Amino acid sequence: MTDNVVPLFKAPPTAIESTEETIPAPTPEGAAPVRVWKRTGRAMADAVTHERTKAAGRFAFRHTSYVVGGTRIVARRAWDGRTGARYERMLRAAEAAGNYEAAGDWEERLHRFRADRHKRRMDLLTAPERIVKGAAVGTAGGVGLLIAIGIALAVANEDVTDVVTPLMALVELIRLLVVIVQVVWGPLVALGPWLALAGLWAVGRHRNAAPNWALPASKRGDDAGAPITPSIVVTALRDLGIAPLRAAIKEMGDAGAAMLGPIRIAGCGVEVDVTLPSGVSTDQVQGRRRKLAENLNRHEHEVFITIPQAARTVRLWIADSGALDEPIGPSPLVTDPDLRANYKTGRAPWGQDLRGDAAALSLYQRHMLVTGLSNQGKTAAVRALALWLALDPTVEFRVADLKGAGDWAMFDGLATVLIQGPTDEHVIQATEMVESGVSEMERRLTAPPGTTFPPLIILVDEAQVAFMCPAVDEEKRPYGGSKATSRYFMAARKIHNQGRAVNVLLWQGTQDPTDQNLPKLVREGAHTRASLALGTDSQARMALGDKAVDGGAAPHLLRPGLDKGTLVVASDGIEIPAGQASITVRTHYIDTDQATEIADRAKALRDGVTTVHVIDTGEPVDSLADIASVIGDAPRLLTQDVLRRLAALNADAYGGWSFVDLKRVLDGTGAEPYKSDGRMVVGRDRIARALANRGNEDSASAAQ
Ligand SMILES: Nc1ncnc2c1ncn2[C@@H]1O[C@H](COP(=O)(O)OP(=O)(O)OP(=O)(O)O)[C@@H](O)[C@H]1O
Repeated sequence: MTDNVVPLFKAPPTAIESTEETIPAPTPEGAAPVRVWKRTGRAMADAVTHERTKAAGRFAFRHTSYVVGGTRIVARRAWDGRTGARYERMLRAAEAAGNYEAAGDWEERLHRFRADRHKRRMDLLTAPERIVKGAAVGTAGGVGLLIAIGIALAVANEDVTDVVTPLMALVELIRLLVVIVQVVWGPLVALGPWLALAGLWAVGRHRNAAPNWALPASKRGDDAGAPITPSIVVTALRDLGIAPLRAAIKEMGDAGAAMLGPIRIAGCGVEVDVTLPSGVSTDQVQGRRRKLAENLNRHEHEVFITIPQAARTVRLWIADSGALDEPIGPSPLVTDPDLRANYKTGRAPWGQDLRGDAAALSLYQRHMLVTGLSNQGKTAAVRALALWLALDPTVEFRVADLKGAGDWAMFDGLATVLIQGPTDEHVIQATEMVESGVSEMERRLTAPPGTTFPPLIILVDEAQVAFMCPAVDEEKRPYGGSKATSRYFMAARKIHNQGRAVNVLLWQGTQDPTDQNLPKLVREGAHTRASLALGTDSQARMALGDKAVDGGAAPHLLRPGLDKGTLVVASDGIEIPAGQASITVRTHYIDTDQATEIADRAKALRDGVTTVHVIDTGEPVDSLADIASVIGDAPRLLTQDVLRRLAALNADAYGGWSFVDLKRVLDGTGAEPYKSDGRMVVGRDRIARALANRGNEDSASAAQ
């Protein structure tokens, strides 16, 4: 092409340009090219981590493990069979468990085994000589016998060659056997190891002798509902993190299950007693409840650890997975309209224990305290008991509900007093209601011996409101608090101290206990103490007492919101398994509508009760006239007798009176108490004079 020709197309690429072309073009996204080794690595990683590869790997590992595990098991069995290892293991286990009686037993067996083995070995020394002798005698005898048979045959057949016929038949048989062995030997030698391997594999497979992760899903031990077996319990205990327990269980080896009693079915779970090795205390195991539960593939609330009577023993109750979340059936109070109660001999059908057995509580002569966090079913639990007892028409109720949301409204027309509301005014009324119980109690205490008293239940729900009430009366005595002058506290204590014997009983429901809203002396005064879910261990101790909590009671481990209506109960009114200090009860839930129906049935059993809604304390009383009337004809009366008779005359007005009140009323009247024979008395004539003087003053003031 000449220079004056203008090319219409772009010149073809030069050699330099063509070399640039060999460099791979950038990817459309502009990402750097991936190296071959990297791509291969990724592909390999993908292949290795692929689910199918993993499954194949697990399969191969599992079956190899079966063979290895099977070999170990067979070797161990053989070793155990030939040596005293088994006896030694059991001996160590018994020693580690502190069971010295069993240890002695195993030692004796071991000794016997060794003596027998020694004898067998001694016998073995003389065995070759005996075998040779035996073989010689046997051979000679056998040949002789065959020749004898041959002679008989020869005589019978009249053929002398028949003498050796049986001998020759034997020789022929031996030759045949040799031929058979020669034929079979080759394949046998080739197949033998494989058959042995298959045998070992079968043993390993049967015992699942492979790591958990390599086992098929159906045989893995990690499914939550797995049944509880001795080996699961022993492994769970071993892995609790208690060093001496771990060491002892390791020492015991396979014989670890010797620590366990039989695993019994108990309601919706199983129960097993564990005798701990020496050096391990029961509270160490109790302190690790969550870990134990997790080791057993359960939730914490599904495992209960209590201390039975036997020394160094813990009792584990392990729920079937999820069983505790199933509701229990309705209350017999709801299902049986003909149910009746008997205060003295009956038991309130409250619910079920964890074993699924009916839990019934005797209310006879027992003060009660039911505690729990808010909204866990406290009112429902106390109300269920009250409703049952209301079916005994001899029982009188005086009820103060210091929440006042209508939970106790159905007791209108059933209780003789019903106070409902949370204000200080309601607390004042509730306090006076409890004090009226004290007066009634004191009246009963002075009654002639042998008098029977109908049960009087003084029931205060949300009693913490009373203890926290800041109101004070006109004498500056506080209604709340826990001082010696606190009116609610002192009245509650008085009933706790003396009410039981005369059937004046105090039932209290309280929320979220603290030392302030539930004073120690009031907590300790109740015979039946029950607690729903609580926040802390120290609250559990307040609710149920140290003894119950030390014995395994753990309301603080119930799940707020989930275990509504489940109570831990410490009482001699309920059947508690021997050695335990408390029992867990899942109560039947009776809702407000059902409660109203039951209350109506209870009302129908009574003649009609007029319920006082407010205790009227404003009614004017003529103290001087009342004192004159209680003195009667006696020239003088001891002040304490005056007080007692006044309380009997009008419990509401004078029930809480002390000597100070009496003195206050008589001061300035000229009839003040005075000493006679060293004791304070009130004189009849002086009182009469004071009354007359008062009459004169009144008429004088009227005349003016
Ligand atoms: N036995 C039970 N089984 C199942 N659920 C229950 C049971 N008892 C109570 N509940 C549920 O708990 C709720 C609260 O019950 P309740 O009013 O008795 O609690 P509480 O502890 O008295 O509450 P608060 O202290 O706040 O007054 C009920 O509405 C009910 O749903």
